[in-house]
Amino acid sequence: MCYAESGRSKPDAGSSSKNGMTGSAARFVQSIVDSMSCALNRWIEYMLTYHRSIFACLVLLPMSLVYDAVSYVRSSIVFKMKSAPAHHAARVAHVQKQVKDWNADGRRRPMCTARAGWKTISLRIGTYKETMSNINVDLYDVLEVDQKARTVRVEPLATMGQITSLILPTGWTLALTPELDDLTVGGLIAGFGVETSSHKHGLFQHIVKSIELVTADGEVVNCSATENPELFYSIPWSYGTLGFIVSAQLKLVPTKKYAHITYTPCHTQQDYTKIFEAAARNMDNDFVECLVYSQNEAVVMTGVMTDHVVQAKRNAIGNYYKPWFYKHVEQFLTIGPSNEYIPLRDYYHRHSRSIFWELSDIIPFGNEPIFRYLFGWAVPPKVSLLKLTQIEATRKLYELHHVVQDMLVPISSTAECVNIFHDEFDLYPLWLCPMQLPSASHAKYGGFLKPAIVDGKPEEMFVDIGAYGNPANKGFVAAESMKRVEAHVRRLQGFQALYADCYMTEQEFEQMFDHTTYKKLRKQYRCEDAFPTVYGKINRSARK
Ligand SMILES: Cc1cc2nc3c(=O)[nH]c(=O)nc-3n(C[C@H](O)[C@H](O)[C@H](O)COP(=O)(O)OP(=O)(O)OC[C@H]3O[C@@H](n4cnc5c(N)ncnc54)[C@H](O)[C@@H]3O)c2cc1C
Ligand SMILES: NC(=O)C1=CN([C@@H]2O[C@H](COP(=O)(O)OP(=O)(O)OC[C@H]3O[C@@H](n4cnc5c(N)ncnc54)[C@H](OP(=O)(O)O)[C@@H]3O)[C@@H](O)[C@H]2O)C=CC1
Ligand SMILES: CC(C)=CCC[C@@H](C)[C@H]1CC[C@H]2C3=C(CC[C@]12C)[C@@]1(C)CC[C@H](O)C[C@@H]1CC3
Repeated sequence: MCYAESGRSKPDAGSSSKNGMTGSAARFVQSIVDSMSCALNRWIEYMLTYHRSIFACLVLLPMSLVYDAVSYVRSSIVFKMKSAPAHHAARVAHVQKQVKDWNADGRRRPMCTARAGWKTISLRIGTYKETMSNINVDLYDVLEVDQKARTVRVEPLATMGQITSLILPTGWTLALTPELDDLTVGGLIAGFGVETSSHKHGLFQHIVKSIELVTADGEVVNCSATENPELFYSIPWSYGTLGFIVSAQLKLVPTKKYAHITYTPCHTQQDYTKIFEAAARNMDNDFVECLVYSQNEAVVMTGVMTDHVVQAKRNAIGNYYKPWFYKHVEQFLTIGPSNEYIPLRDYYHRHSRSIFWELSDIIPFGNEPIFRYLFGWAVPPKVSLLKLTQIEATRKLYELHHVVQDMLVPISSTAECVNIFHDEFDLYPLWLCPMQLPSASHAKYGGFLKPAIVDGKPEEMFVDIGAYGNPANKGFVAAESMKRVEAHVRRLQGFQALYADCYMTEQEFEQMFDHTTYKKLRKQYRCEDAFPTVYGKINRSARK
C-alpha cells in the first residue's frame, strides 16, 4: 500500500534529512522511494491476485516444505525420546497460571487460545483474537501410546499428520483420521472431525475416551463418559467456550498395510444415493465415501483394511507423481467399476496433496503430468501459509464467489440435500461422507447434536455433504444463498460445520444446536464472562 492510500503522512520533506542532504534533494529522493515502493506494492498485489500460482510455487511450496520438515524432525525426536510426558505437567501448569492470573486481574476480557488465526484450518480468521485475552496453549506433542488400553494420549496442538506419521509404525492408527495433515486434536474435538470411517466410529469426538480441561477458574478437570459426563459430551462443538483442552485420550485400532478400495461408478442420482446409503449401513466396510461429479454422476467408494495385496492392483496414490485423487476417481465414470490396494497412509491423506480440489484454483496446472513429475513432491502449500499470505482482494473473492461448507444431514436426505446444493451452488465435486451420530448419551447428558427422528424413528446415520469451490450458479449471492441452505439444513434436522461461514442468527443457531446442557455448564464452570458463546465466536461477523 502506498502513502497516498495508506493515509500515513509523508515525512516532512522540507526538513533536511539526517545525513545533511538539502530539503529539495531529500524531497526528490523521498519521491523516488515512494514511487518505487508504491509500484512494488501494486506489483505484489497484482501477482498475489492474478498469478497466485507463481507465488505459491516459488515461495509457499518451499516454505511449507521447510516447516513440515522441521516439525516432523522435532516431533519424531521428542516422540522417540519420550520426553513429552515429562514436560506435559509443566505445560498444563503454565496454562493454569495464565488463567489464574487472568482471574486475579479481574476477569476483565473473555479468553481464547493464543493460536494465530491464520494457522487454523478454516477459511476465516477470528477477529475476537484481537480483543480477547490470549492464553498460550502451546501443547503440541504425542504423549504416549497405551497398546493395552488401545489409546494414545495427545496434546491439543498435535496434528493429524504428526500423529499418523508417529503411530502408524507402531502398528496402530486412530480409529478416525480426518483428512488434512494440519488439523489439530484440539480443533477437531472442540469443533468437529469426520472421515470415511465415521459410519462405524462416528465423529472425531466419538473416538475421544477422555479429555483433560483447564476451566475458567484455572482448575484441571478430567472428563469422560463416566467422569463429569455432561462436560465430556458438551465439549465437542463448544469451540473453546467451556475451557482449554490440554490433553485427550484417543481410541486406536490395529492398523493394516492397505486399504482395499472398490470403485462403483453411478450414472443416476437414485443409483448413487441408494448404493451409498447401503454401503454406509454395512459395518463390514472400514471406509465409505462418495464423490459427486454432477447431479447424476458419482463414484461410490468402499474399502476394507487388509494386509493382503494383489501386486497388480497395488496403487501407491501418495507417490508425488500420481494424479490428484479426485481426478483419479473421476476416470472410473468412464472406465467402469474397479478396485485397488492403496497403502494405508496414502489412503488417509489421499485428498491432502490437492487439498480436496481446492488446489486447482491456486495452482491450476498442478495436476498436469509434467508438473507432477517435476514438482509433485512439493505440493501442497500449507493451508495456513495460503491463509497467511492471501491479500484482501483474494479474501474478498473467496468470500463472495467461493463456497467452503460441510452440512451434516440424515442420510435419507442425501438426494434432497444434493439437489439443494445443486440449485443454490451448482458446484462439483461434492464430498459425501457418512457418519454415525450416536444419540444414547444425549437424553442423559445432553450435547449440541440433537438426535434426529425420521419417519417417526430415531436416525443415527448422517452424511456430511462437503461443497468446496466456485459456484457455477449465476444467481449465487453468498449471504442469501447460504441463509437458504442453512434453513433447509435446519428443516432436515441437520448441522452446519462450525469452521465454515455461518450466516444464521443466534436464534436460528440455537434451533440447529441443542444449547440446554451447554448453558447449564457455562454457569456451573463460570464461563459466562470467561469465554464468548459458540455463536459469539463462529458467526459471520466474528470472523474476517
Ligand atoms: C516456513 C514456515 C511455515 C509455517 N507453517 C506453519 C503452519 O503450517 N502451521 C503453524 O501452526 N505454524 C506455521 N508456521 C509458524 C510457526 O509455527 C511459528 O512461527 C513458530 O513455530 C513460532 O511459534 P508460535 O509461537 O508462532 O506458535 P505455534 O507455532 O502455534 O506454536 C508454539 C510453539 O510450539 C511449537 N510448535 C507448534 N506446533 C508444533 C508441532 N506440531 N510440532 C512441534 N513444535 C510445534 C512452535 O515451534 C512454538 O515453539 C510456519 C512458519 C514458517 C517459517
Ligand atoms: N476432515 C475434517 O473433519 C475437517 C475438519 N475441519 C474443521 O477445522 C476446524 C479447524 O481445525 P483446527 O485448525 O485444528 O482448529 P482451530 O484451531 O480452528 O480450533 C477450532 C476451535 O476450537 C478451539 N480450540 C482449539 N484448540 C483448543 C483447545 N486446546 N482448548 C479449547 N479450545 C480449543 C479454538 O478456539 P480459539 O478460537 O480460542 O483458538 C477454535 O475456536 C475443526 O474444528 C474442524 O471443524 C476442517 C477441515 C477438515
Ligand atoms: C473434510 C472437511 C470436513 C472439510 C474440508 C474443508 C477444507 C476443504 C477447507 C478448510 C479450510 C479451507 C481453506 C482453503 C481451502 C479449503 C479448506 C482447506 C484455502 C486454502 C483456500 C484459498 C485461500 O486463499 C486460503 C484458504 C485457507 C482455508
